Amino acid sequence: MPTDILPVVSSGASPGVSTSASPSASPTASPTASADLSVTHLVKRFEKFTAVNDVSFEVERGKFFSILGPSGCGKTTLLRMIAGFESPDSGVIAIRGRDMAGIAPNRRPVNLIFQHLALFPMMSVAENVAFGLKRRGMAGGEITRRVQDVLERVGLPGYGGKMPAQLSGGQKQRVAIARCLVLEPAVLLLDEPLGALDLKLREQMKVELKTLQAEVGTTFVYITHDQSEALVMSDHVAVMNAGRFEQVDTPRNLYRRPASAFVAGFVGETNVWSGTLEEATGDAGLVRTDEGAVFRARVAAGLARGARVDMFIRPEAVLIDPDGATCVTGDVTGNGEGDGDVPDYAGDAPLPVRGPCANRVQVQVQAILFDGAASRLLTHPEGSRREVMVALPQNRLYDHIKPGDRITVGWDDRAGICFAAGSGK
Ligand SMILES: Nc1ncnc2c1ncn2[C@@H]1O[C@H](COP(=O)(O)OP(=O)(O)OP(=O)(O)O)[C@@H](O)[C@H]1O
Repeated sequence: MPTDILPVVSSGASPGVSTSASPSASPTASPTASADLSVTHLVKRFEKFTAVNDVSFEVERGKFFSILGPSGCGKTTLLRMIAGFESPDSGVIAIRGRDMAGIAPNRRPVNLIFQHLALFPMMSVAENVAFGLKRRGMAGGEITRRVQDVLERVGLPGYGGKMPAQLSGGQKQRVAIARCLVLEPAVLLLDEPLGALDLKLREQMKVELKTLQAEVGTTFVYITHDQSEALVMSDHVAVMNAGRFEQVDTPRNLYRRPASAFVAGFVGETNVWSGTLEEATGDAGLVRTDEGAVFRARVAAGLARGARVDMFIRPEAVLIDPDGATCVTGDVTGNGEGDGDVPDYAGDAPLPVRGPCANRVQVQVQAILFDGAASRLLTHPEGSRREVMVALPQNRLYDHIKPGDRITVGWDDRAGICFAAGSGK
């Protein structure tokens, strides 16, 4: 169990959601001492519509925490409540242990960065950064010292005299962050700050923001609908759907061990097969797809023989020519490099071993979707119109494959995971 972010999903949780509630899930429990932000049973309604529905979580000091979810799921409403721009209908928001109820936005130890950075165009970089300190009535000498210091921390030493128009998009982003950091907030809230940047700059800024956060050590709470941003930058990610948190976990665990069909479908690319569970023993099952193929897969808790299921399998787990390849079997939950919270392999499960793929199927190649390292084969299983995406490694081994070819693909019995049919919608 992570100590820095508690995957608290309370009574209102969706079916299939991780329910590893921590003691601090109780509204009366005090937040973890090292938590910069603690949110407990937060609810926000707009008339009859519930935008944020019983959300609880904690973020430990110095962590990068993201809230990932589709448009309209309630991310901005949640962030605005933390910043103090919206009042919750119920629930508690505490920052560094202090209840924020009734505290005005400008008195909260948080700062909010929007997609549109709103730097003052007629002010220099230094004047922009100094703005908040001046309003606080700080002495000029101290302001100059702090502005210089923060510009160094964000990698812009000597930029104080420049005007915003003279800066690149990435540099403007860093000035916006410096303008907040100079006020020494406990928590920096970021509302899709990379959304307005072009793709290349966004890719670059993902890495920069992660590095910057690690250097300055301020707690970041970042909202986005872009899974790549959330996965690349965050220590922990909450996946939000229709006002609720479906899962709070490390990026690796979200990807490898989704707790719900929604998470399995929303995080990463995936193939979905509909079928019926023919056997279920513990978390291992046998699925008969609607086309009549039989596959071994992991099974979410609570599913019994005869249940209608959706089986999720990632394109990169599907191997071309499984006779020439081998599958890794066993449950890999983390590699111990910074996850810190999970052992390398789940519980007492044996170490993963290489062996023949348990599942295999003949497919016909419909198209080659070339996209460099993300290249895919679009295939149909024999006798079926179902689309199955298969990763196409660019290692020259598969250069001979062309549309119309019939090939065998296969995957490990633990690579697919089944949830109740339709539960991801
Ligand atoms: N002031 C308001 N009055 C009524 N409904 C609102 C209000 N603010 C938000 N909503 C509704 O609450 C839901 C959640 O909105 P919110 O902006 O929090 O979503 P979001 O996840 O941030 O979406 P996006 O990524 O598109 O910004 C939406 O259905 C929205 O229409």
